[in-house]
Amino acid sequence: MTSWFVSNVLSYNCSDLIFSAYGPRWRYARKIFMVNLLSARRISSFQAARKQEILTPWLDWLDPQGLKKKLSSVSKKCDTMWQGILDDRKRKLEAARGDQATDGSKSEEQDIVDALLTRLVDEDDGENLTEVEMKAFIMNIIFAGTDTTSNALQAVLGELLKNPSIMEKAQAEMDSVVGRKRLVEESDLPNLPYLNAIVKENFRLHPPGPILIPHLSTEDNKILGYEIPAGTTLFVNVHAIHRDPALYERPLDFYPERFLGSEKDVHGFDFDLLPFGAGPRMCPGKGLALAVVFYTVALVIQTCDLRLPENLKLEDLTDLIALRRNSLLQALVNLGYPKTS
Ligand code: HEM
Repeated sequence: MTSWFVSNVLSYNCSDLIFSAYGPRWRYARKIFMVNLLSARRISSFQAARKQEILTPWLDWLDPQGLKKKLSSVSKKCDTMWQGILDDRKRKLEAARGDQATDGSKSEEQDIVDALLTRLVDEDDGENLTEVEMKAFIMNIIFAGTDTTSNALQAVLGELLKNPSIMEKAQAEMDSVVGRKRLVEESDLPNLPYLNAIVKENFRLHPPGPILIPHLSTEDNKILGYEIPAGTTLFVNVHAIHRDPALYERPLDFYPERFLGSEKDVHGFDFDLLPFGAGPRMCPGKGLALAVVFYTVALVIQTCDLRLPENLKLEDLTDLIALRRNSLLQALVNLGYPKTS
């Protein structure tokens, strides 16, 4: 990926995964993300928690708005926070190891930070992870994983508010598959095709990473007659692909039905639906993100009736993606669904 001032500050000089250049160290970091931190088994082990919580280089030296200064100061505050998390977990991990040694008790299920620390301490595959890299990874997970997921949720809730008939259809599906006597479980999700179609349609119309993350070409290439020299920064305009009328009928409509009975999915094999990118730099948090988005939307559909407050009109809900301090989505929520008796 491309290295700029902002990326250097936010990634401990590219010691992370997002901004590190393709090469052996990136491969090592990627393996840790995929195998140790975000494997299907580990994502599944967070189920209980989910349920409970529901710039131009030659102008680089200029800083007319004082943004670099602010960024450096924020970065120092973040570093103190990440260091605090690591130190706290190290202490807890050592205490748990002590207990295990004395009474043979097994430690509890690990979260991602525990997994990072265990990896540093337990595994010996000839490579190790420095504390700076661990902090960079924690920062990646928080920065890459929170805004994206919350934007996806904000957008889908907005669409459900704007389209009451879609909400009703989704609630009818929920009623017939899960019923009203228990809460929906993650294991129900494969049996809810309309919910799946809603989530896919939301990722199509509102991809949280509309131009992915900037890529750097590693060799000379020619695409559609254009020469792309090695070292070019490339953006993939997924937002435009997803709204291309040559690929999707009525591309600006929120129309989940288009995905019913379709094999098309968000896993990086269908190049007209790429909310998580594709190829070796594809989002390693896809599994976790999908689990959180699906389950949250499922719970909302099952337990809430949504409507707009009096002071908001449907037209106010056009811009759902941009995160602006004063444009938070407001909705009136009528809890009490499902009726459990
Ligand atoms: C709805 C939620 C999410 C969306 C839409 C999303 C989307 C993306 C996209 C589009 C990319 C760039 C892919 C490319 O340029 O080819 C990416 C990269 C990345 N994402 Fe996500 N992401 C989400 C959630 C998460 C979560 C939950 C995590 C971590 C827990 C995460 C961690 C990362 C990391 C570390 C990278 C950089 C990978 C690399 O450069 O090798 N993302 N994500």
